[in-house]
Amino acid sequence: MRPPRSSRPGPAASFGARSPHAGIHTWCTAARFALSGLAHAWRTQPNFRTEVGCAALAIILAVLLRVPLTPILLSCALVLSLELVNTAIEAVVDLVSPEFHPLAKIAKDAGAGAVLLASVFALLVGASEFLPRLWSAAGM
Ligand SMILES: Nc1ncnc2c1ncn2[C@@H]1O[C@H](COP(=O)(O)OP(=O)(O)OP(=O)(O)O)[C@@H](O)[C@H]1O
Repeated sequence: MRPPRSSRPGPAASFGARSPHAGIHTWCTAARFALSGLAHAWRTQPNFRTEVGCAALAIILAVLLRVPLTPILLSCALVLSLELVNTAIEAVVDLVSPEFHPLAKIAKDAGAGAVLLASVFALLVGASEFLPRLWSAAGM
């Protein structure tokens, strides 16, 4: 039987809570796990790779056209983060419900819906920032 959650040692316990370097060590370990999650998404999710490419393009264009970076960066961060959350949802659903289940469908579809919604709004943000700049650059 699985032990109660509170009795399981957390990361701080494994690195020795009294060590002065425990905080940094814990942070580095957490960052390594996070990077491994990013690498997994990059390897297995074509949509994530496409979104990273679009984000890079948008950021480069924003710098070249002197468009305010903050809305572009926030939009990119939102889409990429939600894609990662969606990947996590898909993995958990596949783990707990390999067979068809209506609730599994809701979880996966809602995760995909979140990415779609963020992407549409990111496109609107991009259009509202870039189009006026492009029009004025073209002398229109
Ligand atoms: N276990 C399940 N039970 C019910 N419906 C499911 C289940 N698995 C997948 N589906 C349905 O099939 C759709 C596609 O599922 P799939 O696992 O292929 O997701 P995906 O979004 O294509 O992910 P990936 O990008 O990893 O291919 C889901 O959005 C959902 O509607």
